[in-house]
Amino acid sequence: MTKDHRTGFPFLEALQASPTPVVMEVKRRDAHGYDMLGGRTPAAIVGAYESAGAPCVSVVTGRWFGGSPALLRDVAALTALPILQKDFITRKDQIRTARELGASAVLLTAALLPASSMRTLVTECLLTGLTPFVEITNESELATVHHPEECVIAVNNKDIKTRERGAGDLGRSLDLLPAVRAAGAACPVSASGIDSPHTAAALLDAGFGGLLVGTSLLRTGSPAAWVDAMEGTRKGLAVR
Ligand SMILES: O=C(O)c1ccccc1NCC(=O)[C@H](O)[C@H](O)COP(=O)(O)O
Repeated sequence: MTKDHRTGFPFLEALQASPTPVVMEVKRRDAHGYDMLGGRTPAAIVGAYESAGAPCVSVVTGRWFGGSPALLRDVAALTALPILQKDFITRKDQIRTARELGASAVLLTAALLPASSMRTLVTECLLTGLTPFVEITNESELATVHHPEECVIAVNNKDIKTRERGAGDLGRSLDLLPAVRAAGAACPVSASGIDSPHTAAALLDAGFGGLLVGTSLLRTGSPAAWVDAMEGTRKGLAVR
């Protein structure tokens, strides 16, 4: 598979086409500063994600989580999977840099962006060929999303304003899903705090088109077994 940024939006297309639509994350540290790699190289982690059938990879470049632009560049050199850059994107030049480093999507955090900036950044992403991956935590933030039908809209189960240190509130995802769908989002995603294959299965069964999982996959011995367990429990579950 070769990377082609000239046509389409590979991140969104890969997520929508996948039978196991889990964006699998590479993150050096958790919100408390604890190491997440456990001596593994990014190559080992990305290889395990590819073996598990990941449609896309997320790379946290934000400094709070031990990330850097170099980590994105390194991961992009390791895989042809479309990559989401997770960082605090507030300016147009960061979107161009993301693409140069190998990203196919960038995080736009609605809680941190005024509506005018959201509009500017979504437009810039779409002109640059990157998928805007917009994280929201409530309906007011959802209302700021420009061109929702061309964005991945993700409900963040944690709160960036508390540095994502609390436990995830999966009820938030379930509560906001109807509004995200009504907004016409191309692929509603539930992000953060998804702590088991069982929970992942329940969120997909509830109607999410994708999930973003970091900590649980980085802590498991086998992402492939994690995905198998999710698939094995896809039917008849409820999160609450
Ligand atoms: O949420 C943000 O605004 C953010 C900005 C920059 C870097 C990271 C950011 N959030 C943290 C994450 O993206 C989580 O690592 C990701 O959602 C996975 O969560 P988890 O499965 O709970 O590790």
